[in-house]
Amino acid sequence: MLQTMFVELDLPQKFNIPLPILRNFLYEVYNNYNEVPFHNFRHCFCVAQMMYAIAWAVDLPSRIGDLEVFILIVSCICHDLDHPGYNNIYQINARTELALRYNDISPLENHHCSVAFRVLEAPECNILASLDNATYRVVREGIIRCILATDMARHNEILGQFTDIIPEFDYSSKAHINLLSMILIKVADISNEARPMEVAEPWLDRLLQEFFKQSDAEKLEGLPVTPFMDRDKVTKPSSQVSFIGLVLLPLFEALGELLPELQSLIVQPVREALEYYRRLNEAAKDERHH
Ligand SMILES: COc1ccc(NC(=O)[C@H](C)Nc2nc3c(cnn3-c3ccccc3C)c(=O)[nH]2)cc1
Ligand SMILES: [Zn+2]
Repeated sequence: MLQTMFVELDLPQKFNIPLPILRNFLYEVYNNYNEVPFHNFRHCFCVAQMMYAIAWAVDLPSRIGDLEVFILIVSCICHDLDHPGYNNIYQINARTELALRYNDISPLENHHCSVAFRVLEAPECNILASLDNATYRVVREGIIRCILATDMARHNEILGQFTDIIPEFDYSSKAHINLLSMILIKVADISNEARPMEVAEPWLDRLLQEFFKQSDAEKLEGLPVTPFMDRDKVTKPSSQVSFIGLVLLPLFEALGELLPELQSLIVQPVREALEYYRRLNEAAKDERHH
């Protein structure tokens, strides 16, 4: 299916990628995701599929060019490679090998990106082999920029810069296009709640499974416990109401302001998800008072 996305977007032709190389690359990527509850291969597939849907809905190639769309699709597929199921806060507090190697600077995202280019080093997986040097440099810089942008610690920084430029967005400005690409991969990365509830709910359960495994480890190792991961504190409706209300909706509305075609595709569903969790939250509160 991932291959179909590439073929549908006509990327193998445009960047003359032989299909066997594309298949080897996708298989090698699949092999480098771990069997963790949330950050597994299926998550990267969902993120790539959402990016693909957005690309079609807004005719992204005609707005930002084929190369930038290629960078986005490859970045989505690789963006959580070899994720251990324990986030940056844990890596830094537990002083893990990754935190040491990357000096606490987005350790996971740096690792995901490094693993991606290690996979691409293998000639039988190198889908960038046919690019000339100048184009390769643009693609490498783009993939690094997009994968590093998925660190949620940078959420406000990136969203703030983007909302500042929306009023006079300039599609001929590389800086503006770069920022739009970072917002697009961020949107695709945390977009589960834009999907039908019967699809979104299981993803939230798997995410909380992963978070609870981390907070259990933090308690065992005497590390600070991340508040929104503590099974004794967090309930699904309350954490989703604040996540969707404070993080997801502002991000989606900003993108929807620049690309109105996305209003009905992903912004409206997120508003409905927020209403759904608000009602659940109210119901839960009523229960407690009786
Ligand atoms: C600013 O950094 C943050 C902010 C919020 C959160 N997560 C949450 O508040 C809770 C657990 N909810 C949540 N978190 C989600 C969702 C989708 N992706 N996602 C997620 C997964 C891994 C890392 C970060 C996030 C936001 C979702 O639907 N809900 C995690 C990191
Ligand atoms: Zn992700």
